[in-house]
Amino acid sequence: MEGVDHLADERNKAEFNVDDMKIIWAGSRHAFDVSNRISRFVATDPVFEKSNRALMTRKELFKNTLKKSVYAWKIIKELRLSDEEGIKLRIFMDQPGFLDLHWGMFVPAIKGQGTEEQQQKWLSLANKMQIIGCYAQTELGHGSNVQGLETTATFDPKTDQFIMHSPTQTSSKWWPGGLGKVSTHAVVYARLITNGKDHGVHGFIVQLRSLDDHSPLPGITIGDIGMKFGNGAYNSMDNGFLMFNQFRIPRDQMLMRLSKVTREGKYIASDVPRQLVYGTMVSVRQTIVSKASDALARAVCIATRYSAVRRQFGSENGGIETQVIDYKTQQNRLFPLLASAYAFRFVGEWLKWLYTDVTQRLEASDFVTLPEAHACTAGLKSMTTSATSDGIEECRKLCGGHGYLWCSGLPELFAVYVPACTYEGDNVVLQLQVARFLMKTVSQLGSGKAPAGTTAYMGRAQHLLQCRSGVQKAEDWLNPSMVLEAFESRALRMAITCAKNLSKFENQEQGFSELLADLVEAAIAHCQLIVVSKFIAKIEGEIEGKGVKKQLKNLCYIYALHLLHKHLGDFLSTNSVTPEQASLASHQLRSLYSQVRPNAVALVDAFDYTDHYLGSVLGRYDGNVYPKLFEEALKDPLNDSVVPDGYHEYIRPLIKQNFPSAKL
Ligand SMILES: CCCCCCCC/C=C\CCCC(=O)SCCNC(=O)CCNC(=O)[C@H](O)C(C)(C)COP(=O)(O)OP(=O)(O)OC[C@H]1O[C@@H](n2cnc3c(N)ncnc32)[C@H](O)[C@@H]1OP(=O)(O)O
Ligand SMILES: Cc1cc2nc3c(=O)[nH]c(=O)nc-3n(C[C@H](O)[C@H](O)[C@H](O)COP(=O)(O)OP(=O)(O)OC[C@H]3O[C@@H](n4cnc5c(N)ncnc54)[C@H](O)[C@@H]3O)c2cc1C
Repeated sequence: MEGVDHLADERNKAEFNVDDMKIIWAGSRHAFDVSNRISRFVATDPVFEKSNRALMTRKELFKNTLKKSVYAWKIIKELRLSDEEGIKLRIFMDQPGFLDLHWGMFVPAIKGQGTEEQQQKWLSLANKMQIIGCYAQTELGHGSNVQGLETTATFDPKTDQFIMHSPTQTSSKWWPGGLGKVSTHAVVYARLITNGKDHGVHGFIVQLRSLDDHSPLPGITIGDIGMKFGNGAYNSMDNGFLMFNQFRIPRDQMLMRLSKVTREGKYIASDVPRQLVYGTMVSVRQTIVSKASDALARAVCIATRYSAVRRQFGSENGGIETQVIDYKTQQNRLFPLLASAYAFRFVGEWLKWLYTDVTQRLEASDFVTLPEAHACTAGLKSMTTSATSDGIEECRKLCGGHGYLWCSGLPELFAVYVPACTYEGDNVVLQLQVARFLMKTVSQLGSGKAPAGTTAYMGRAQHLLQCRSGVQKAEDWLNPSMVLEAFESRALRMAITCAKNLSKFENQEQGFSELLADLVEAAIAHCQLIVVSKFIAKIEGEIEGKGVKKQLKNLCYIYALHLLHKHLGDFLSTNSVTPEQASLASHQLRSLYSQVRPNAVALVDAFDYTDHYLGSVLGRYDGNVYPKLFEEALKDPLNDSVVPDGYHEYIRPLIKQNFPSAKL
């Protein structure tokens, strides 16, 4: 029934103030106001309609993305939206496109690696979108191994230019978003060569296309790499390839904040760490963590509302059937994902703080926290995107058969989201960076250098290696220090076991290669500890709103205890908990699920997503699922006619067995 809230009973059960939780989720009242206003603006503007995109051809989808992107930019300019509002507009537009890479990577790369002069020149053009840029690092042959890139930028002192060249097929740039059809410029990563010497990978601003007719400049071959996973989905983006044939750019287009090439061709490295050339990736990895909470929250919102609407079995004497959300199995799969969405939100907030802090320190030439910032952004990007991709797929299954329908919103969400496990660093490769950082930290224990930040717990190694968990009853698992100690001792013991096993090898690199799988496990344990500890810090801080803190506490312990359950092998093999304590944790989890159950729908309402953004018949705010599923089905082009195209050609001859005679 139109206009009826089918989830009203669920909403009435809530034991907390949803409006207060909305502020906590958004981060502040101001952030909530911006999100709320912009999401509703996008939802009501017909240009941002997106329900039809799965049926578009690639060309139509691409053109539709151009239309939306340019319209979004027009709105940003005409309404003089702030940066924050502009970012929200792009998020709620919900269609990957060139704007993401222009604002998300091209502009930050110039800001981070360009001199002030270069910033003045290029950012004034980029900020007005008089040039459109992308981030061209990955090549056909190398993505993870950035030091293995093959594109060269050779300095020619005669002309004061760099010659950009792709010496092999594998050196073709391959994947950059926005490159294929739109970008006029790129920050290109290439090996810098001066006087015959290779100085490794550096960034260069390169014009790719004419600003008059958009044709590729002579010496440049460029195009789109082709269809990707799923219908619609990430195919709105023109990921591209690019080859240079002795293409020349002026010397001042090398990004020279970190190192320089003089007019004479002398290479001058500054005294800052060379890894700052990877700075744009660190900044984007940080934003990807917050985006993980957003994507997971969308899937969980759909699965939770639908689980409350959907009924199966359990009817007695023809009475009403059981809501599937009341099955403990459904709760055991769904509520940890709900808790994870909140957990990633809070760790994302903390990571933003860490990133801002390291950026300020770098500006003051303090590089001490750079390794920790790299390890945290890499590890948390990896952990949260893997969990989110798996979580979206789990939400699809939680919605049964209807979850597989395009109009559930879940297939497209998965298809758009899953490459996050690969882009901005393959998730395994990134965890190995964390593992290196942990092994270094362990090797320095006892050297007088106390571990700090997220590895501070390693400074209590003596205690954490010997302690036995004090949990004696199920309620002890609601004690933050007992939960933290279990996670700390597990993470530390796994790291120390890896370090001990490494020390058995004469050659450390060979040992590292042999132990890769264990090292990744240790890195994940460390990252999970970070997320748990930041969630605990959140619930121990000041939280306003009726009943809000209680709900967050429940979610925090669900998050921690479900991880304990999932990785029980780690906890038991490191003696961080006993089998009896593990079973008390399962008992406590069941009790927490019962407490979350009446609040579940309200907890997803707190995400404040519009039906437009969710894009899901199953996740509709009003829960009016069945009539809308019919409406969607009837919109399918196959239903335009009752008798389908092809009937006379194929079906009728088959039924009548009236084929033209076959020839062999
Ligand atoms: C709302 C706006 C949002 C915008 C978001 C837009 C999203 C758009 C969607 C998609 C865009 C996708 C874009 C891309 O994918 S761009 C390409 C990304 N590519 C990668 O991520 C490559 C991954 N590889 C690497 O990062 C590195 O090569 C490496 C795996 C880290 C290894 O590097 P390298 O071989 O040089 O390093 P070593 O292992 O030898 O380590 C040397 C030391 O350096 C330290 N290190 C490495 N990286 C960093 C860093 N980034 N910062 C600081 N330090 C770093 C490393 O730990 C070693 O330290 P040590 O002390 O041990 O010597
Ligand atoms: C949708 C999308 C958008 C992208 N956008 C951009 C962009 O805008 N700009 C850009 O420059 N790039 C972009 N990329 C490229 C992306 O950054 C790379 O694909 C990514 O960094 C992974 O590198 P790769 O493809 O070389 O994977 P590979 O490194 O070839 O990985 C293949 C397998 O090998 C494993 N592996 C690799 N190295 C190791 C190791 N040392 N130890 C153990 N296992 C290892 C990996 O775990 C993985 O299982 C994009 C990619 C995608 C999918």
